[in-house]
Amino acid sequence: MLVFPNAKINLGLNIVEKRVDGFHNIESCFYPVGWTDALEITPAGQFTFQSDGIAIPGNGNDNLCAKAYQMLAVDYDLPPVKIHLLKAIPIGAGLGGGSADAAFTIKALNQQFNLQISHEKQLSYARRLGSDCAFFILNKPAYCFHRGDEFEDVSLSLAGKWIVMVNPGVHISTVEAYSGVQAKRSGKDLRTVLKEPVASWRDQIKNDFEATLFVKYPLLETIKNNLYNLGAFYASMSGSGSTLYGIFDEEKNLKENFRNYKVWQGFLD
Ligand SMILES: C[C@](O)(CO)[C@H](O)COP(=O)(O)OP(=O)(O)OC[C@H]1O[C@@H](n2ccc(N)nc2=O)[C@H](O)[C@@H]1O
Ligand SMILES: Nc1ncnc2c1ncn2[C@@H]1O[C@H](COP(=O)(O)OP(=O)(O)OP(=O)(O)O)[C@@H](O)[C@H]1O
Repeated sequence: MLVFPNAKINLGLNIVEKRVDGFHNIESCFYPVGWTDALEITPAGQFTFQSDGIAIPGNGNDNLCAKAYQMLAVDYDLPPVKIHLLKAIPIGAGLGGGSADAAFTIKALNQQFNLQISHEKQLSYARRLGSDCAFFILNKPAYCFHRGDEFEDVSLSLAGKWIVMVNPGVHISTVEAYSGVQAKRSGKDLRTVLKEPVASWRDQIKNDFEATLFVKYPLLETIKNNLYNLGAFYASMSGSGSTLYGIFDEEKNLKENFRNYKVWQGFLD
Protein backbone atom coordinates (compact mmCIF):
# COMPACT_ATOMS: atom_id res chain seq x y z
CA MET A 1 0.00 0.00 0.00
CA LEU A 2 1.30 3.44 -0.96
CA VAL A 3 0.30 6.50 1.11
CA PHE A 4 1.46 10.11 1.23
CA PRO A 5 1.91 11.44 4.81
CA ASN A 6 1.48 15.21 4.70
CA ALA A 7 2.85 18.05 6.80
CA LYS A 8 0.86 20.44 9.03
CA ILE A 9 1.11 24.09 9.89
CA ASN A 10 0.13 25.72 13.17
CA LEU A 11 -2.15 28.74 12.91
CA GLY A 12 -1.34 30.36 16.22
CA LEU A 13 0.41 28.54 19.03
CA ASN A 14 -0.05 29.52 22.63
CA ILE A 15 2.07 27.75 25.24
CA VAL A 16 -0.35 27.89 28.14
CA GLU A 17 1.41 26.19 31.05
CA LYS A 18 4.10 23.74 32.02
CA ARG A 19 2.72 20.41 33.24
CA VAL A 20 4.01 18.22 36.03
CA ASP A 21 5.08 15.57 33.47
CA GLY A 22 7.44 18.13 31.86
CA PHE A 23 5.26 18.65 28.79
CA HIS A 24 3.34 21.86 28.10
CA ASN A 25 -0.35 22.44 27.59
CA ILE A 26 -0.77 24.32 24.34
CA GLU A 27 -3.54 25.81 22.22
CA SER A 28 -3.20 25.89 18.46
CA CYS A 29 -5.03 25.32 15.22
CA PHE A 30 -3.50 22.56 13.10
CA TYR A 31 -4.06 22.71 9.36
CA PRO A 32 -2.94 20.00 6.88
CA VAL A 33 -0.80 21.06 3.92
CA GLY A 34 0.24 19.31 0.72
CA TRP A 35 4.00 18.90 1.36
CA THR A 36 4.28 15.09 1.57
CA ASP A 37 6.53 12.09 2.08
CA ALA A 38 5.76 8.80 0.31
CA LEU A 39 5.36 5.66 2.40
CA GLU A 40 5.04 2.15 0.98
CA ILE A 41 4.19 -0.92 3.04
CA THR A 42 4.46 -4.36 1.41
CA PRO A 43 4.22 -7.85 2.94
CA ALA A 44 7.70 -9.42 3.12
CA GLY A 45 9.59 -12.39 4.58
CA GLN A 46 10.91 -10.30 7.48
CA PHE A 47 10.42 -6.80 8.88
CA THR A 48 12.63 -4.13 7.29
CA PHE A 49 12.61 -0.35 7.26
CA GLN A 50 14.41 1.65 4.61
CA SER A 51 14.36 5.32 3.77
CA ASP A 52 15.55 7.49 0.88
CA GLY A 53 15.50 11.21 0.27
CA ILE A 54 16.34 13.50 3.20
CA ALA A 55 18.58 11.63 5.70
CA ILE A 56 16.78 10.91 8.98
CA PRO A 57 18.84 11.04 12.20
CA GLY A 58 19.02 7.76 14.12
CA ASN A 59 18.91 4.17 12.90
CA GLY A 60 15.99 2.40 11.21
CA ASN A 61 14.62 0.94 14.46
CA ASP A 62 14.35 4.47 15.93
CA ASN A 63 12.20 5.57 13.05
CA LEU A 64 8.65 6.42 14.02
CA CYS A 65 7.33 4.17 11.21
CA ALA A 66 9.17 1.19 12.68
CA LYS A 67 7.97 2.14 16.17
CA ALA A 68 4.36 2.33 14.95
CA TYR A 69 4.64 -1.14 13.37
CA GLN A 70 6.27 -2.68 16.48
CA MET A 71 3.63 -1.09 18.73
CA LEU A 72 0.73 -2.58 16.74
CA ALA A 73 2.53 -5.94 16.39
CA VAL A 74 2.30 -6.35 20.18
CA ASP A 75 -1.50 -6.24 20.08
CA TYR A 76 -2.32 -7.58 16.59
CA ASP A 77 -1.26 -10.55 14.52
CA LEU A 78 0.67 -8.58 11.91
CA PRO A 79 2.66 -10.29 9.15
CA PRO A 80 6.21 -9.06 8.53
CA VAL A 81 6.37 -6.09 6.17
CA LYS A 82 8.88 -4.03 4.27
CA ILE A 83 8.42 -0.30 4.94
CA HIS A 84 9.94 2.09 2.46
CA LEU A 85 9.85 5.82 3.21
CA LEU A 86 10.76 8.53 0.73
CA LYS A 87 11.50 11.48 3.01
CA ALA A 88 10.74 14.91 1.53
CA ILE A 89 9.27 16.91 4.44
CA PRO A 90 12.14 18.77 6.16
CA ILE A 91 13.10 17.48 9.62
CA GLY A 92 13.27 19.66 12.75
CA ALA A 93 11.12 22.03 10.79
CA GLY A 94 7.91 22.41 12.80
CA LEU A 95 5.94 20.55 10.15
CA GLY A 96 5.27 17.35 12.09
CA GLY A 97 6.67 15.19 9.29
CA GLY A 98 7.88 12.34 11.50
CA SER A 99 4.55 12.36 13.35
CA ALA A 100 2.67 12.17 10.04
CA ASP A 101 4.77 9.17 8.96
CA ALA A 102 3.92 7.41 12.23
CA ALA A 103 0.19 8.14 12.01
CA PHE A 104 0.00 7.09 8.36
CA THR A 105 1.78 3.83 9.24
CA ILE A 106 -0.93 3.10 11.82
CA LYS A 107 -3.70 3.97 9.33
CA ALA A 108 -2.14 2.01 6.47
CA LEU A 109 -1.52 -1.13 8.56
CA ASN A 110 -5.08 -0.93 9.87
CA GLN A 111 -6.48 -0.75 6.35
CA GLN A 112 -4.09 -3.15 4.64
CA PHE A 113 -4.52 -5.94 7.19
CA ASN A 114 -8.13 -5.18 8.11
CA LEU A 115 -7.31 -4.75 11.80
CA GLN A 116 -10.56 -2.87 12.45
CA ILE A 117 -8.99 -0.47 14.94
CA SER A 118 -11.47 2.28 15.82
CA HIS A 119 -10.56 5.94 15.32
CA GLU A 120 -10.45 6.43 19.11
CA LYS A 121 -7.99 3.57 19.49
CA GLN A 122 -5.86 4.78 16.59
CA LEU A 123 -5.71 8.17 18.31
CA SER A 124 -4.55 6.60 21.55
CA TYR A 125 -1.85 4.56 19.76
CA ALA A 126 -0.71 7.74 17.99
CA ARG A 127 -0.49 9.69 21.27
CA ARG A 128 1.97 7.09 22.55
CA LEU A 129 4.35 7.99 19.70
CA GLY A 130 4.29 11.79 20.04
CA SER A 131 2.11 14.79 20.78
CA ASP A 132 1.70 15.85 17.14
CA CYS A 133 1.03 12.35 15.91
CA ALA A 134 -2.66 12.11 16.85
CA PHE A 135 -3.60 15.04 14.61
CA PHE A 136 -2.66 13.08 11.49
CA ILE A 137 -5.10 10.26 12.25
CA LEU A 138 -8.06 12.49 11.38
CA ASN A 139 -5.90 14.92 9.38
CA LYS A 140 -8.40 17.77 9.10
CA PRO A 141 -8.25 21.36 10.39
CA ALA A 142 -8.69 21.28 14.16
CA TYR A 143 -8.32 23.39 17.28
CA CYS A 144 -6.00 21.46 19.57
CA PHE A 145 -5.28 21.62 23.26
CA HIS A 146 -3.65 19.70 26.17
CA ARG A 147 -0.32 18.35 24.87
CA GLY A 148 -1.57 19.24 21.37
CA ASP A 149 -3.19 15.82 21.17
CA GLU A 150 -6.83 16.62 21.98
CA PHE A 151 -9.04 18.16 19.31
CA GLU A 152 -12.13 20.15 18.68
CA ASP A 153 -13.62 20.72 15.21
CA VAL A 154 -13.19 24.19 13.74
CA SER A 155 -15.41 25.55 11.00
CA LEU A 156 -12.38 27.26 9.45
CA SER A 157 -11.66 26.65 5.77
CA LEU A 158 -8.75 28.15 3.84
CA ALA A 159 -9.57 26.07 0.76
CA GLY A 160 -8.37 27.82 -2.41
CA LYS A 161 -5.90 30.07 -0.57
CA TRP A 162 -2.27 29.84 -1.69
CA ILE A 163 0.46 28.91 0.78
CA VAL A 164 4.19 29.39 0.42
CA MET A 165 6.35 27.50 2.93
CA VAL A 166 10.00 28.40 3.33
CA ASN A 167 12.43 26.16 5.18
CA PRO A 168 15.85 27.77 5.65
CA GLY A 169 17.51 24.51 6.71
CA VAL A 170 17.99 25.47 10.36
CA HIS A 171 17.30 22.33 12.42
CA ILE A 172 15.44 23.22 15.63
CA SER A 173 14.73 20.44 18.09
CA THR A 174 11.33 20.55 19.77
CA VAL A 175 12.92 20.11 23.21
CA GLU A 176 15.24 23.09 22.56
CA ALA A 177 12.31 25.24 21.46
CA TYR A 178 10.10 24.44 24.49
CA SER A 179 13.00 24.96 26.91
CA GLY A 180 13.34 28.59 25.77
CA VAL A 181 9.78 29.75 26.45
CA GLN A 182 7.93 30.99 29.49
CA ALA A 183 4.41 29.55 29.45
CA LYS A 184 1.60 32.10 29.68
CA ARG A 185 -2.12 31.98 28.92
CA SER A 186 -3.02 34.28 26.01
CA GLY A 187 -5.66 36.97 26.29
CA LYS A 188 -8.12 36.15 23.56
CA ASP A 189 -9.42 32.67 22.68
CA LEU A 190 -7.85 31.46 19.41
CA ARG A 191 -11.17 29.95 18.30
CA THR A 192 -12.77 33.39 18.50
CA VAL A 193 -9.95 35.13 16.62
CA LEU A 194 -10.00 32.53 13.84
CA LYS A 195 -13.62 33.48 13.14
CA GLU A 196 -12.69 37.13 12.64
CA PRO A 197 -11.72 38.55 9.20
CA VAL A 198 -8.31 37.26 8.06
CA ALA A 199 -7.05 40.86 7.86
CA SER A 200 -7.10 40.95 11.67
CA TRP A 201 -5.07 37.74 12.11
CA ARG A 202 -1.71 39.48 11.62
CA ASP A 203 -2.10 41.44 14.85
CA GLN A 204 -3.91 38.81 16.85
CA ILE A 205 -2.64 35.30 16.05
CA LYS A 206 0.79 34.60 17.50
CA ASN A 207 3.17 31.68 17.71
CA ASP A 208 4.78 31.83 21.18
CA PHE A 209 7.98 30.18 19.94
CA GLU A 210 8.77 33.13 17.67
CA ALA A 211 9.90 35.58 20.39
CA THR A 212 12.84 33.48 21.55
CA LEU A 213 13.69 31.73 18.28
CA PHE A 214 13.69 34.98 16.25
CA VAL A 215 16.34 36.36 18.64
CA LYS A 216 18.42 33.21 18.31
CA TYR A 217 17.94 32.89 14.52
CA PRO A 218 17.23 36.41 13.10
CA LEU A 219 16.98 34.92 9.59
CA LEU A 220 13.62 33.44 10.54
CA GLU A 221 12.12 36.85 11.26
CA THR A 222 13.59 38.23 8.04
CA ILE A 223 11.85 35.48 6.03
CA LYS A 224 8.55 36.11 7.81
CA ASN A 225 8.79 39.85 7.07
CA ASN A 226 9.61 39.08 3.44
CA LEU A 227 6.48 36.95 3.15
CA TYR A 228 4.42 39.91 4.39
CA ASN A 229 6.24 42.29 2.02
CA LEU A 230 5.42 39.93 -0.84
CA GLY A 231 1.71 40.20 -0.09
CA ALA A 232 0.82 37.47 2.41
CA PHE A 233 -2.32 38.29 4.41
CA TYR A 234 -0.93 36.13 7.19
CA ALA A 235 2.59 34.85 7.86
CA SER A 236 4.03 32.90 10.76
CA MET A 237 6.51 30.31 11.88
CA SER A 238 5.04 26.80 12.03
CA GLY A 239 5.25 24.89 15.32
CA SER A 240 8.68 24.98 16.89
CA GLY A 241 10.27 26.12 13.62
CA SER A 242 12.22 26.56 11.51
CA THR A 243 9.70 26.70 8.65
CA LEU A 244 7.93 30.00 7.92
CA TYR A 245 4.77 30.17 5.87
CA GLY A 246 2.77 32.89 4.18
CA ILE A 247 -0.86 32.60 3.09
CA PHE A 248 -1.97 34.55 0.03
CA ASP A 249 -5.31 35.27 -1.61
CA GLU A 250 -3.96 34.32 -5.01
CA GLU A 251 -1.43 31.97 -6.56
CA LYS A 252 2.06 33.45 -6.49
CA ASN A 253 5.29 31.73 -7.52
CA LEU A 254 7.90 32.77 -4.94
CA LYS A 255 10.50 30.04 -5.57
CA GLU A 256 12.96 32.56 -7.01
CA ASN A 257 12.49 34.94 -4.07
CA PHE A 258 13.65 32.21 -1.70
CA ARG A 259 15.98 30.38 -4.04
CA ASN A 260 18.52 29.47 -1.32
CA TYR A 261 15.95 27.60 0.74
CA LYS A 262 13.57 24.67 0.47
CA VAL A 263 10.23 25.99 -0.73
CA TRP A 264 6.87 24.27 -1.07
CA GLN A 265 3.94 26.21 -2.50
CA GLY A 266 0.45 25.20 -3.48
CA PHE A 267 -3.25 25.62 -2.80
CA LEU A 268 -4.72 24.75 0.58
CA ASP A 269 -7.60 22.26 0.74
C1 LIG B 1 5.64 22.19 18.62
C2 LIG B 1 4.58 21.23 18.14
O1 LIG B 1 4.94 20.69 16.88
C3 LIG B 1 3.28 22.02 17.95
O2 LIG B 1 2.40 21.34 17.12
C4 LIG B 1 4.37 20.08 19.12
O3 LIG B 1 4.02 20.58 20.39
C5 LIG B 1 5.56 19.15 19.21
O4 LIG B 1 5.08 17.85 19.25
P1 LIG B 1 6.03 16.59 19.01
O5 LIG B 1 7.14 16.95 18.07
O6 LIG B 1 5.14 15.45 18.66
O7 LIG B 1 6.68 16.42 20.43
P2 LIG B 1 6.88 15.09 21.33
O8 LIG B 1 7.66 14.11 20.54
O9 LIG B 1 5.59 14.66 21.92
O10 LIG B 1 7.79 15.70 22.51
C6 LIG B 1 9.13 16.10 22.34
C7 LIG B 1 9.50 17.04 23.48
O11 LIG B 1 8.90 18.32 23.28
C8 LIG B 1 8.42 18.86 24.51
N1 LIG B 1 6.97 19.04 24.44
C9 LIG B 1 6.24 18.52 23.41
C10 LIG B 1 4.88 18.72 23.32
C11 LIG B 1 4.26 19.48 24.34
N2 LIG B 1 2.94 19.73 24.30
N3 LIG B 1 4.99 20.00 25.35
C12 LIG B 1 6.35 19.80 25.41
O12 LIG B 1 7.00 20.29 26.33
C13 LIG B 1 8.85 17.89 25.59
O13 LIG B 1 10.11 18.32 26.05
C14 LIG B 1 9.01 16.57 24.84
O14 LIG B 1 9.94 15.71 25.45
N1 LIG C 1 9.95 9.22 9.85
C1 LIG C 1 10.62 10.21 10.45
N2 LIG C 1 10.77 11.40 9.83
C2 LIG C 1 11.41 12.43 10.43
N3 LIG C 1 11.97 12.35 11.64
C3 LIG C 1 11.85 11.19 12.31
C4 LIG C 1 11.18 10.08 11.74
N4 LIG C 1 11.23 9.07 12.63
C5 LIG C 1 11.90 9.53 13.70
N5 LIG C 1 12.29 10.80 13.53
C6 LIG C 1 12.99 11.64 14.53
O1 LIG C 1 12.11 12.69 14.94
C7 LIG C 1 12.79 13.95 15.01
C8 LIG C 1 11.83 15.11 14.67
O2 LIG C 1 11.06 14.81 13.55
P1 LIG C 1 10.00 15.81 12.85
O3 LIG C 1 10.44 16.06 11.46
O4 LIG C 1 8.63 15.29 13.02
O5 LIG C 1 10.16 17.10 13.74
P2 LIG C 1 9.69 18.55 13.55
O6 LIG C 1 9.85 18.97 12.13
O7 LIG C 1 10.38 19.37 14.57
O8 LIG C 1 8.16 18.50 13.78
P3 LIG C 1 7.26 19.02 14.97
O9 LIG C 1 8.12 19.77 15.94
O10 LIG C 1 6.24 19.85 14.30
O11 LIG C 1 6.70 17.73 15.51
C9 LIG C 1 13.94 13.82 14.03
O12 LIG C 1 15.05 14.55 14.49
C10 LIG C 1 14.23 12.33 13.97
O13 LIG C 1 15.30 11.97 14.79
